[in-house]
Amino acid sequence: MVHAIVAPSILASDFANLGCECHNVINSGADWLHIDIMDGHFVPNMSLGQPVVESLRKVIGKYNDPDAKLPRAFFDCHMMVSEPEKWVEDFARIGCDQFTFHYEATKDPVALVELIKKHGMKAACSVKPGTPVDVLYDLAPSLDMALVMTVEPGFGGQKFMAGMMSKVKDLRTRFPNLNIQVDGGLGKQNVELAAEAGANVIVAGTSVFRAEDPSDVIGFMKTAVNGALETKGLYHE
Ligand SMILES: O=C(CO)[C@@H](O)[C@H](O)COP(=O)(O)O
Repeated sequence: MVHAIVAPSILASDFANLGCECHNVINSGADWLHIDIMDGHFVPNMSLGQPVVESLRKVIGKYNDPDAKLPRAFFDCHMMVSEPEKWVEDFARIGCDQFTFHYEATKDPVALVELIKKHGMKAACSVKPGTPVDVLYDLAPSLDMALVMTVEPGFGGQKFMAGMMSKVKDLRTRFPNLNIQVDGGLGKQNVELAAEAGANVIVAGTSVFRAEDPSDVIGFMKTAVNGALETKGLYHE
């Protein structure tokens, strides 16, 4: 059983004011922060690395720490990097809660999931638009989340690929209790499509960080996702 989770992608934030920007979306209802790590090799762009994530963790409490005096959030780190294995230890140390690697970036996804869990993080696996979803079937029972990319990874602000919804539907039918994330080009105009397909974790960069009222966008997304889950009999808080 799953529920709506909205994860604003900090790639669309004003990096000069990153801490304040993140506090603002958390106070507007964001559950997770989606942190895009790009190495300029797996994808044709660079974003930020562990020093920035470590600094951010100092101003954002752990999601499961009831005593935290700071706004709290789950750090959902999307590793768009070659050789993701190399970064598991570091990201665990700096406070990453979930480590999402790309299926296309590793030779041994099973071993990588084990390594991520051994380091106390949740494990997730992502597929690019050109990768068939069936590569995830065997792995899914050991995953905390599957990520179906709805743009080519590398840049924010791209157009949502509605054709990816067949992958989401397929996964939701096979794995009713799995967190299924969609990422790229999502906003109020297409979140219902993703929700109907069965996605419950919505990454939204531009549509949240550049919104006049982020709480309106986040609230709309949660209502759409939870409504669709209820219709399918899958909603659970
Ligand atoms: O991983 C990526 C891009 O590679 C995404 O997380 C984008 O950053 C989402 O941004 P918007 O499309 O919502 O602006």
